[in-house]
Amino acid sequence: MSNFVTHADLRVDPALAAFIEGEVLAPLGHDAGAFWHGFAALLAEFAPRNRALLAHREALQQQLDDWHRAQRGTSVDPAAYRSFLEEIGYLVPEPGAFTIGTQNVDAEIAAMAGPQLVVPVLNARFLLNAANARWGSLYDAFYGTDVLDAPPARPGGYDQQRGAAVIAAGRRFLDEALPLVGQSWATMADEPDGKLADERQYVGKTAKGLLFRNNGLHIEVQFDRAHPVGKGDQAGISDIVVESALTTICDCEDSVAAVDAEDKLLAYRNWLGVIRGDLQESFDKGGKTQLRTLAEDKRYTSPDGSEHTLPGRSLLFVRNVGHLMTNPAILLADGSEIPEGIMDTVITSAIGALDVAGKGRFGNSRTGSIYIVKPKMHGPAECAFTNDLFDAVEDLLRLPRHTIKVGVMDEERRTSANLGACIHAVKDRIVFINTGFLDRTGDEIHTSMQAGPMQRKGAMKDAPWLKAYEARNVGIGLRHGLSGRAQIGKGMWAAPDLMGQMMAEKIGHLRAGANTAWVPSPTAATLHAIHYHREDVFEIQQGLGDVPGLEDLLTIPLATGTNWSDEEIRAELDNNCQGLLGYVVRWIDAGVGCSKVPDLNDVGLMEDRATLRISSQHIANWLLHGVVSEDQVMDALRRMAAKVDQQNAGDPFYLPLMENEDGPAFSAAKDLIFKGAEQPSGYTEPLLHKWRARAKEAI
Ligand SMILES: CC(=O)SCCNC(=O)CCNC(=O)[C@H](O)C(C)(C)COP(=O)(O)OP(=O)(O)OC[C@H]1O[C@@H](n2cnc3c(N)ncnc32)[C@H](O)[C@@H]1OP(=O)(O)O
Ligand SMILES: O=CC(=O)O
Ligand SMILES: [Mg+2]
Repeated sequence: MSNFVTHADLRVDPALAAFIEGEVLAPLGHDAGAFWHGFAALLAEFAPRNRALLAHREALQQQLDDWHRAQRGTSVDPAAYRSFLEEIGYLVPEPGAFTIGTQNVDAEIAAMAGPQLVVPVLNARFLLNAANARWGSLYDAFYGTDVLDAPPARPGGYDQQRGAAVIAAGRRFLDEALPLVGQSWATMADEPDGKLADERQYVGKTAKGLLFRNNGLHIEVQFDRAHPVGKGDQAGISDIVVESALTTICDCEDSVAAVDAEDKLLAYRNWLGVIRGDLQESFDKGGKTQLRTLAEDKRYTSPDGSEHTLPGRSLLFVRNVGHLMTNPAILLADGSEIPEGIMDTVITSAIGALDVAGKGRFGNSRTGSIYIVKPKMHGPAECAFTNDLFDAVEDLLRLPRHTIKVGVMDEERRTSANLGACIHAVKDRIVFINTGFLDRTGDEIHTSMQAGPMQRKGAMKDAPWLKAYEARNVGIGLRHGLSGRAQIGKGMWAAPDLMGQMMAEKIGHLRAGANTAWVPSPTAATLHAIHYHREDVFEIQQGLGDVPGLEDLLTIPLATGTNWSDEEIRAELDNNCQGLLGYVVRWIDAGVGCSKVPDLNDVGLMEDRATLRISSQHIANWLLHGVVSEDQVMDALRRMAAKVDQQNAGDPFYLPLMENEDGPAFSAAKDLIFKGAEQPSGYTEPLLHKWRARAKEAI
């Protein structure tokens, strides 16, 4: 404790304090003393409120647990269940008719439809790549993934055969998005000469080719007969570059491992780097050192000869953590840790204020807004707390009211069930609702943990609650006027290598009325952008029908029987343990918060804290209800540990799980399962943080 510095009555990690004062407050021209006093006063008001909200969560969960225990052996009566939820205040009355009033929202959010990329903020190399993912090469995305119905690229240099398939697919895309009159892009021998079916699609000339727009998204067709691809192309097309990640979420939450001041400082420093515009990272790739910086804007000359630019970078959000965790980077007067969500809001907003003040090299928001994603809120009172907190932070930073916008993750059951009231609580600053179905599935299991054994994980995809949740989110968003003002977003494609499948399925998000949906990588953003050329989401939104009621949403996904075969139970358990261990070992030992973990069929799946919440809660639920025994779980963990060790054999820094059963990683995995039923809302953070802190101490 002696190495903290004291400001007002807060004890602050010295490196964090120096960062805030020197790199954030000084360029803003803010007085450090006033800031710390204001911050301390804000905490005096909001930390107790935060704690009370968490206590309320626990009280409701206790009532739910008791109710379900009392009902055991009978099937849940929907009417009685709903009355009970109303009685305990889990369900609150929906507000009357209202429309959100958010102002000063950038077009990428309010008026455009396109992919949303998420990136772990701690990884500067990825973060820069993500910010630059506004534009992506369609040729690269086609060449390197499984989207084409053609043999994969042969290793060892450019594969002409694969290249031909890529070029053909590129032409098909152009014919679809930018049809020509009486001609195909495939038969064109040179640049098109004004024969677009809709000539308004032509935007102008860039340094490398021609710029078009379809459904609000740009497409640059590059021509270069000296380029290795262009020289073999009959029209000299060297690439098709598409506008891809309109927005990117720089994630301080599900995809990072940040447990102390050192980690948080890196997160804030990286966020500052992209806001200030000077973040850079050099790394070795393919034996060559590369320096990555933020991309410049794209210049073009319009047909009337005037010069213009388009943003070269994605519009950035920052995802703060939720209300649950505390962090030792700053201690309150009583020695307790600061609520991490409050710390994130204050510091990421202060950094965002540099953008509002025009201090960044490029600028993020052109409308003077700071975009914060707030995850894991349970119900309207927690949203109202966020709204009040954002007001207080605006006052602290002397920002105009509602400068700080909020994206609400609809990823907890109490938020889905009271979504209209949640939106109402933040109605003048809301810029998105998004179905974070992964956390939402974890919360579905935890909320009804005591009700009985849950169906298998795979079956959840077709569960009535999930379908109602997705449809209600869009319907309620539209009802309150989000279309044209804010995003209605859908969840993550968690299979980064299955791009062919993504192309077949993720168009469903647009057809359901979402004007954005999450992708795990820039390549996925480029491919998913194609969907927005195929469908006009704003038109789809006009034609959507009624909003489903609460009945299906509140249907608990209990197994209809537990007479699964031994093989089925083993497969379920193995699958959960494999994903859990593969993720946890990297979180705890290496501090990596988002990993591609091979499943039992060696398909790499994106695992993060939300997917971990599902697998740990699912095993905990089956344990609680005797579907599996502790011995079976331990057996599965040991067998899967051997597999995970094998999968990581090529990593020289990897500590094998099998030789370290008492080590922090294996211990965390066991705790997540065996203590899973008692974790707050089934969250994984408390145990992950505890064991990561131990692992860091041991380094
Ligand atoms: C439930 C939720 O909350 S979902 C939201 C949280 N999830 C995320 O944020 C997912 C983010 N995605 C990722 O972290 C990664 O894509 C992973 C972990 C899934 C896979 O990572 P890897 O195995 O390293 O990917 P892979 O080897 O296929 O590709 C790496 C390349 O893609 C780039 N890349 C991959 N994902 C991203 C990303 N999200 N943003 C920017 N670049 C990315 C990397 O920069 C790298 O390129 P480079 O060598 O030129 O720097
Ligand atoms: O944060 C996203 C989710 O699915 O959880
Ligand atoms: Mg989540």
